[in-house]
Amino acid sequence: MPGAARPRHSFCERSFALTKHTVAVLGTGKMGEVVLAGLLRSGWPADRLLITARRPERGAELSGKYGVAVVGNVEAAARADILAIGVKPQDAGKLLDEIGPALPAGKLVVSLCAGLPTGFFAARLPEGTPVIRVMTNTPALVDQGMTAISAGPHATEEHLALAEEMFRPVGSTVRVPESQQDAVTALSGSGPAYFYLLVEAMIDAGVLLGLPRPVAHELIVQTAIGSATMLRDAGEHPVKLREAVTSPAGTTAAALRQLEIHGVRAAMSAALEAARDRAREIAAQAV
Ligand SMILES: NC(=O)C1=CN([C@@H]2O[C@H](COP(=O)(O)OP(=O)(O)OC[C@H]3O[C@@H](n4cnc5c(N)ncnc54)[C@H](O)[C@@H]3O)[C@@H](O)[C@H]2O)C=CC1
Ligand SMILES: O=C(O)[C@@H]1CCC=N1
Repeated sequence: MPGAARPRHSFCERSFALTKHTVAVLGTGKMGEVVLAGLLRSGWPADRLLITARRPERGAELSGKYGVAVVGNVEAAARADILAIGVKPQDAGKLLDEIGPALPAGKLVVSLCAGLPTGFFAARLPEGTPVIRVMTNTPALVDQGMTAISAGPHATEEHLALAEEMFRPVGSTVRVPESQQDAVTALSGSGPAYFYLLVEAMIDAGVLLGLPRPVAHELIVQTAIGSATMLRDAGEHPVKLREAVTSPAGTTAAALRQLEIHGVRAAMSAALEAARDRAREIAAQAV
């Protein structure tokens, strides 16, 4: 994923508690890179960042792009103060087996993994290791992310504040009880994909109506941006915003009727339940 290392704040502008700490991103695929690029954009010094990568060519690519050091997992765990776990949930157990036994005291572990409870990490790490679970999303790449943060075992207010400091520069943050994280994953973690699917379907429908694809694309993308900005800034409930578009016996009412007939609400509810259930299943299957 792209994400240029463009400082957004000067170093002294931010009240860094954190930059005295070194962060290691263990597993730098899509989300690991999003986190790495976000920290750099927010002014995090590159010499306080480490990354690990399973594939050497991926490590070389990111090192060249961002100027950060690539190290092994055990070295990252030894040198960094904060370990951001960016591997797939299915790969987390193996990673923890590798770093767990030698993990020095005092490290903060921040898991990005969907589904995995903090207890999964605590059980594989030395007693007393603080663990935080976050669920962020890909719009963090453009500083419009949504990150939900939960304290796990041994995580204090200070640890939560550190996690907030990591993710606030790339969007909004909210604290939630860990029991809500699977629902959060279904809503905002996976949420961007639902919007992209909707946009794709609307563009295809525009083409069916005879519009050139680039025109349909521009119409829908700008309509999505405008609607999202209204949702955030207009101070109105979505129902009110929808009513304002819907003229009596007009075009919008005709379209909304079809969306209801085709079960859009029921589909959304079933989809989010499936995502929540899949998060639980991932946790149950993790070894
Ligand atoms: N993609 C998304 O939108 C979101 C993903 N997440 C979570 O973020 C995590 C990463 O997801 P993605 O970035 O999408 O997956 P990804 O597959 O793009 O990245 C995972 C990376 O971890 C590396 N890796 C695996 N085992 C490793 C090891 N032992 N040492 C070093 N590197 C290792 C892989 O080579 C890969 O580059 C997952 O746990 C996922 O649940 C959370 C929120 C959103
Ligand atoms: O699809 C997934 O499992 C990950 C977690 C949330 C978004 N992507």
